[in-house]
Amino acid sequence: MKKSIAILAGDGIGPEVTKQAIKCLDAVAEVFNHQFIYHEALIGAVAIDATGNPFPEATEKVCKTTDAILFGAIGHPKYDNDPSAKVRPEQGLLSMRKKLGLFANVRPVNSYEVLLSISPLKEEIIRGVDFVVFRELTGGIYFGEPRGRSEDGDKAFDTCVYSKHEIERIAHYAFQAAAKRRKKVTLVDKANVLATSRLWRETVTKLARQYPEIELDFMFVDNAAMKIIQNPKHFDVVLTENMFGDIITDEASVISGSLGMLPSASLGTRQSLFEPIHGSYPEVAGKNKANPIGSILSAAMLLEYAFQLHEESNLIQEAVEKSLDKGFTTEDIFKENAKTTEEVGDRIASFIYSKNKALAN
Ligand SMILES: NC(=O)C1=CN([C@@H]2O[C@H](COP(=O)(O)OP(=O)(O)OC[C@H]3O[C@@H](n4cnc5c(N)ncnc54)[C@H](O)[C@@H]3O)[C@@H](O)[C@H]2O)C=CC1
Ligand SMILES: CC(C)CC(=O)C(=O)O
Ligand SMILES: [Mg+2]
Repeated sequence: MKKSIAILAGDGIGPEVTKQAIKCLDAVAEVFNHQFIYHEALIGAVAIDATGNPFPEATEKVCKTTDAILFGAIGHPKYDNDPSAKVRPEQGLLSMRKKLGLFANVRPVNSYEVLLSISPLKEEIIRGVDFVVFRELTGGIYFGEPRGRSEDGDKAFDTCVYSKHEIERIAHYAFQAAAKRRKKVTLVDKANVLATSRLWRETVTKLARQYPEIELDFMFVDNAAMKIIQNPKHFDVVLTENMFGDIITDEASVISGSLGMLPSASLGTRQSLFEPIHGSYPEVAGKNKANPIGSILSAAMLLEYAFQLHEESNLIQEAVEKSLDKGFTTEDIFKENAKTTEEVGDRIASFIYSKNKALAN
């Protein structure tokens, strides 16, 4: 199979972790005789430096003319520490999601037997956790208008807006995913306070009639934030709006062992993009210390969702597990004898290549 992949490495640790994901894609290409052609493009702070625009037109074009997009991370302290900055790296990410119509962000959460002991949560609580969050990605308070400051600067405002259409299209994805899993959807909202959440409940309740085999339950987001820690096995498919999904998935990464572990797929009607859920983690940028597994597993999701290459995707996941089993991890997982970002990427890629040897024998 010959496919083109846009590489938007971005800022901070983005380039380091993305490089490891590409190593794994190259290994898959060799083992299965595929051809992946990479097209690099700028986004975030590096794009502002080069062009003044965090999501330049040239990058948009690359995204629209390739078969899938692999994204690293954006964000830089010089913007985080300057609230007055008018152009910000995060605008590049939001603008890309909106312009490419990437409305469904799929974030799987699971625990790894070998990592149970490093979680601050009790082993019996997290053993066997396996749920997936469907986070709406192009609506809600990150996009609503009006937003800004009053003229005297004393007030600031953001607006949360959702339409039935925006809710329905991601809800269908969530119910379809549940049908292939344990057949349960939990809608996480704040319907006791927010009008948008009440629209979510009403719309999802109606839509659920099309999926009679799926159990639907509702949970307020504050309760959900607690239950994810207290009883994560309650969840199968979580359906939620943009900001709630952003927050509860960073929280849920504690179940897997590190924020550096979680991948995601952002799906739309035409393009699809794959990215670790973490940010640019500037504290370790360029230090070869970041965990590349979230990015590597995002490459696995790319193969699965964008190219329907199931065996190839499974091989990456198996290679990640082998590496974890051997204790071959960055410092966020096992501090003692920690490996570098490059070493972990190399080891996972070598497990993928070893499939070739197994086939030859
Ligand atoms: N999708 C994106 O590109 C995102 C970008 N950001 C941006 O990233 C910058 C930093 O934001 P933070 O809130 O510090 O979030 P962050 O996700 O970059 O880091 C938060 C913490 O998570 C851990 N962590 C994250 N990635 C890791 C990795 N690969 N390996 C090991 N540990 C990891 C570290 O303990 C780190 O201090 C900001 O400019 C923010 O706007 C934040 C979230 C998402
Ligand atoms: C940086 C934000 C715009 C997004 C974010 O935190 C995320 O998508 O996980
Ligand atoms: Mg986030």
